[in-house]
Amino acid sequence: MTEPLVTFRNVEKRFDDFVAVRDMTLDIHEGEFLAIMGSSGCGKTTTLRMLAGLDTPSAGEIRIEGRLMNDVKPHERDTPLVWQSLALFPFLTARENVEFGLKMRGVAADERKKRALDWLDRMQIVEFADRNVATLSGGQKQRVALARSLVMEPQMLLLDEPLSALDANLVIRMQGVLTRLQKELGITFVYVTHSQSEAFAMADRVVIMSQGDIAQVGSPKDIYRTPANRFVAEFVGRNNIFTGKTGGSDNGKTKVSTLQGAFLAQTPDNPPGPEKQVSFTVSADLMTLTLTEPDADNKAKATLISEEFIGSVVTVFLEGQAGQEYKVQMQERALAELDLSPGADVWLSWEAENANMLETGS
Ligand SMILES: Nc1ncnc2c1ncn2[C@@H]1O[C@H](COP(=O)(O)OP(=O)(O)OP(=O)(O)O)[C@@H](O)[C@H]1O
Repeated sequence: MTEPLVTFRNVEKRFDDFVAVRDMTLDIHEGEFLAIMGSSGCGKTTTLRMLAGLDTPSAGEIRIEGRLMNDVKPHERDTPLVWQSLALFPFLTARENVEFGLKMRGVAADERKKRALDWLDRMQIVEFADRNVATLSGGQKQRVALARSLVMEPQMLLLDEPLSALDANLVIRMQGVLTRLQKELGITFVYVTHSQSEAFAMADRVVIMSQGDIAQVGSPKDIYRTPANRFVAEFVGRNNIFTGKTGGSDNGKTKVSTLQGAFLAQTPDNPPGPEKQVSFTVSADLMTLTLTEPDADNKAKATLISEEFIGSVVTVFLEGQAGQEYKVQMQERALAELDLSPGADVWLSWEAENANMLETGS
């Protein structure tokens, strides 16, 4: 593999006694769309600010193309790197804002205007080109800021919640526009968001942060299907989490005895060994709900509690015999065919291949 564009090595950021980012080691590859996701205050923006040179690491090393960047000021960096959330100039029009960086680079007026209008058009706000940005809505301003960053065609673009002020329909449209442009232009995107749907829809890899630590890095699919630890399993998606003691392992499967019964789970690369306390997850959409007892290795009886509709998909909440809550995600039409009411007794089953063991101790 080629050298990473960016390396974080054991990077820490402290504000007095408070550790905002702890022992971060991470590679970012050229042309990659990397999303950094996590709940409020977990250190996402601080990570981005250190990459931009707006904050200095308290320990560790950040390198861009091999060069140590810890103490290099933003304007002294020779790597074209654009920070999307720098404030717009309120006294200029949308077009003048987008043209600004090109003007600094000495691009001729006609060419500047053409490129600025083109980018405003791509961001679907060309009709506001001659409006003073102070008169634009939050979402329109965000798109001017994106156009102003992208017009420079930087090697790397740092984006901090760039779609947060847009309504749901526009978010989906802009996600499509941004991912297409990112791949077309080959710009490395480092994209901070607290939105799981945004990160998973757009990114090649997602970094999940928790209280200054990296909880997991992986493709959206890896993180969704095989969360590494309890934090990620609870934070991401609708997972059923089981806890119990390991028994024997056979044929890539390990027996786990839980309060709900004994089940088979996928043996992880680092097998925990027998008599160990472990947890495993099963995604809600990989659980099957039936009226009669299925012929399956992993099955449990449950009682239907409630249903939650999101479009054509429904999440069914159930209670197991040991009082545990289960979640099953299925098509609304398939559920309607079962004709269930709250209090109905049903069976749940799942494949051992879909029972993903978490890191021990998590
Ligand atoms: N300049 C600062 N001085 C003191 N504490 C700070 C400073 N900047 C950030 N912090 C603290 O560091 C932690 C991480 O902040 P950061 O802005 O990186 O979080 P975040 O994950 O981007 O959150 P959000 O999604 O709310 O923007 C927070 O607890 C924050 O209060």
